[in-house]
Amino acid sequence: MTDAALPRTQEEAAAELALLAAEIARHNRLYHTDDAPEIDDAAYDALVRRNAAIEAAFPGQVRPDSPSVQVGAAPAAHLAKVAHARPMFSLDNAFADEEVAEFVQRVRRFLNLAPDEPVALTAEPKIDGLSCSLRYEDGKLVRALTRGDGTVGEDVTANVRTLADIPQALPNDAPDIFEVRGEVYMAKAAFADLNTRLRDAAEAAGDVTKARQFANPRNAAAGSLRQKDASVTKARPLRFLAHGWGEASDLPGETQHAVVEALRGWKFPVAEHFARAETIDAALAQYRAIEAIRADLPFDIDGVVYKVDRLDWQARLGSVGKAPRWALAHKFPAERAQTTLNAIDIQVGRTGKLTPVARLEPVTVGGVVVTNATLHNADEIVRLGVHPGDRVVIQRAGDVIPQIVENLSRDDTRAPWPFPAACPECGSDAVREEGEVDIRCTGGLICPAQRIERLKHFVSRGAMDIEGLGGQQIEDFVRDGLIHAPADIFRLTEDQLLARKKDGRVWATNLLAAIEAKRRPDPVRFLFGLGIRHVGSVTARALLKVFATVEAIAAVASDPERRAEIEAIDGIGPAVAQALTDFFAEAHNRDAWDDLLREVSPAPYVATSRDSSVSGKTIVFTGTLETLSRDEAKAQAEALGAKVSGSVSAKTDLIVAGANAGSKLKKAAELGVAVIDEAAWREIVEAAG
Ligand SMILES: NC(=O)c1ccc[n+]([C@@H]2O[C@H](COP(=O)([O-])OP(=O)(O)OC[C@H]3O[C@@H](n4cnc5c(N)ncnc54)[C@H](O)[C@@H]3O)[C@@H](O)[C@H]2O)c1
Ligand SMILES: [Zn+2]
Repeated sequence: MTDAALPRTQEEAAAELALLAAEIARHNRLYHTDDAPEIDDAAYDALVRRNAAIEAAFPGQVRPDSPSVQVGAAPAAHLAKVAHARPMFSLDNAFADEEVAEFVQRVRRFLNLAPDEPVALTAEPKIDGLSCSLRYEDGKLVRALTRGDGTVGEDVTANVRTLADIPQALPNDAPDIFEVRGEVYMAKAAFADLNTRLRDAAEAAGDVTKARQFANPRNAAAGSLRQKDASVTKARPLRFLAHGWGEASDLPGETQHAVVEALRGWKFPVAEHFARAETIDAALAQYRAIEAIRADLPFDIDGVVYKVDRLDWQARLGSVGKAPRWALAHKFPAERAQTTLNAIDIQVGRTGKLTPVARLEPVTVGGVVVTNATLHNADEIVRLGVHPGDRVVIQRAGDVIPQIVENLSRDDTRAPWPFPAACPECGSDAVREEGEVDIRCTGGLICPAQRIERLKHFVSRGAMDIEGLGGQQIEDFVRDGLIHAPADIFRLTEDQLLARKKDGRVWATNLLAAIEAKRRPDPVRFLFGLGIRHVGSVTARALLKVFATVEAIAAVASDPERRAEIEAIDGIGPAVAQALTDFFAEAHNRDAWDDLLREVSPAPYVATSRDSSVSGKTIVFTGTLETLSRDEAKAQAEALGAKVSGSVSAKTDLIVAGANAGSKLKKAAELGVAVIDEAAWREIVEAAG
């Protein structure tokens, strides 16, 4: 993505920078605040480099909220916010040796040093954890803060007190005020154990879907430290390594090296591979030495940090944007290896998405044996031109699922690998919707891969809302063969229930009464509960407004000739029409539907209206929305009383921009129209209830 051509005009640059700012802010929030990243670090870094490249070419377009000047993400709401006495910075990145030489050149130029004046650096591992500032006053630990957005951190004092690595007090000769800064991290082995424990606990609780596992040790450390309840932190195996300091009334040395050694003397753990390097070559040698032992280190590292050793020079160099001028993170390249692609398997997700998985001849990449790699989707298979038997290059970056980055056996005269046309779990048609990359099973209600999720959705609060019938019970009933499809819920008998629970008479009576109460369900909830793709509650309501009953909708959707009637509805387009037609075209679904309608009779639709913060406004949706179809988004807007328009004009009040929004954002910037991202839109919709 970094290699893509730069924008040609100021407008294009402004538009792309606006999108990048929104996109990077979203990933920062997911990564730093929620500890649940959606993309790997290499993909994230590519976005950041793209942003930097455009800013370098169009300096006039740098935004005040540019990702190049912002550190981390806003503090989490559940922790107290405290301003840092000295800001906590990020680090500039380098990937190539030349960039390290350029860094030293910049330092020389800035300090106006003579060409023969040596610039000594320290070099040490860049630990993949989260930075934490520990404030000692009169020798006592008084406060611990996370980095937060660099200016305001989160108060984690109570949590930090549970870490055995962190001294509660400094020696008597320590300065009155001293902030030790370093990395809270989780060792690799401890991380693996924790994830196993979390999964087991979730399974024991019957809650497989919500099993909260961490993506990597860094997220695990951040999630474990940033707990509201410090006793949770205490149970997590967190460690600490000191690598710097913040406010200090006095310093125990004149070089980086000397102060860090003093920290070691104060009983703070300091990286073992912390060394001073007099020359660039010595620094690079240290980098290679650390890279060579990377896999053997007990914790994850993603590079080496160099710092100008002399503190008087550090003070003169200061910082620019979000990073000090006197430090540099030299990142390790992603780890790669060659192997053979043995097979391509298709996994069916809980939402029916078919995901191809590459089964590999086992190979060691960066100390880890890799047997599977993700292939993402059918397009990726075509793009790589892979077939079973091919030699491929795989890459592991930032400890995420390995990917295939190159096909060494590529031969474009071969036809692409045939992606299955049917779901491997249930045999229903697998279809790809227009404009979508994913291929999905249309078996919805009957697909075993989707069954539990579908049934849980069917009984959930927003859908049929059957009191006393929760996710756990659905799982138990499905596992024990009591229910397969929604209709079975209405055929549960008292005997069946009593056989499951000792002294369960009251429970059985109540549950059966709750089920009985839903024999004439609200039609919107009923239709939404079926979990037909693109048919959320807003779309369900829009359909019912026109067709009045669910039976009428089924009749229209079952007749290809009448498809235009669905597409013609305000706020509903081809995607919804397609999804409905696909659903009813699948014989299994038809059977499940007919069966269900023998048990329940949804009421006809009665119109209601809703008010919201966007009532009466004109909204334009642009770009690719991730969680919503364009049609559903439109329907949502209309349900909230807003008008949706396809083009930006002076009458536009609000733009909701997804990825790759392009020219409309340009226009919006010219007209000064407010732009929000998809997440913000969802919040508006949710707020309106
Ligand atoms: N995957 C995602 O969605 C996503 C989103 C945001 C950020 N990220 C990743 O997070 C990183 C960016 O976050 P960042 O701003 O914290 O930058 P960074 O992690 O690259 O570098 C700055 C941090 O390094 C840490 N550090 C570790 N060892 C150190 C040492 N010896 N000396 C000094 N500092 C040391 C400090 O905590 C410092 O704040 C990138 O690796 C990026 O890929 C990923
Ligand atoms: Zn299926």
